[in-house]
Amino acid sequence: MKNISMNVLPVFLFLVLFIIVGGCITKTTDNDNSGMSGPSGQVVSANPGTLNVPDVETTVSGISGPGSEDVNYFSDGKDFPLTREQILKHLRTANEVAKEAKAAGHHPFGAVLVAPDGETVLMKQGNMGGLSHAETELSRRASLQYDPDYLWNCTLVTTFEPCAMCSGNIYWANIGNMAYGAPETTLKNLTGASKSNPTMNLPSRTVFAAGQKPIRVAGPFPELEDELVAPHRDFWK
Ligand SMILES: Nc1ccnc(=O)[nH]1
Repeated sequence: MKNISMNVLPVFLFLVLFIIVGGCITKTTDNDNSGMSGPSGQVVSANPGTLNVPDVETTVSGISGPGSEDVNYFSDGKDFPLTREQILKHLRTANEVAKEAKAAGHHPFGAVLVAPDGETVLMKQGNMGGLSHAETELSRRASLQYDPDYLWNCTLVTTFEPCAMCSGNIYWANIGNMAYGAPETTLKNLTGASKSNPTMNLPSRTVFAAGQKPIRVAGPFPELEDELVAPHRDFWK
């Protein structure tokens, strides 16, 4: 009898240990899971540092997104209110505004607001400072002067792709169409990490796609890139 209990005891102790350790591991895993859940039990991002923006191609209805290889992307096809020729003409006007801004001691950026007829230039605006980008100033002025429903049928035409701040202002001003000449990536190559203009890399289409209305975008227009880049060549040194 004594021999049997001596043989069974280690097995019994091992089983008890096994159950206790197993219970602890299960509990730790439960805690991890509850840490991943929001208050209502929704699973929250496991990596809060990741920017979670929707895929442009699948979220902007009726407008297919550009591939990085498709540098001559023109979103309109049928819907954009301006023809390619009209956009090129207004881009050249915007570039004249950019040169005037430069002559006045500001950054060489320019933008114009085009009426729904595709021809009439309602406003012109050059850059006025580090936070006073041409497109932000134009959007703010336009929203003070025009009805949002009217602005939805207008087009903001700008020399360089608007940054995230400017895209946000265009969105909140309810300007429904935007055309740009050169991409933000080209600007980033020109400015580098310039203190007065540390260019971002966040496509305006991506900013718009995170919103709730389908702002139409046309650009870039590589045939104008040299003209648009010219005022910048000697500027960001
Ligand atoms: N697209 C722009 C970039 C920086 N500044 C501006 O005024 N515009």
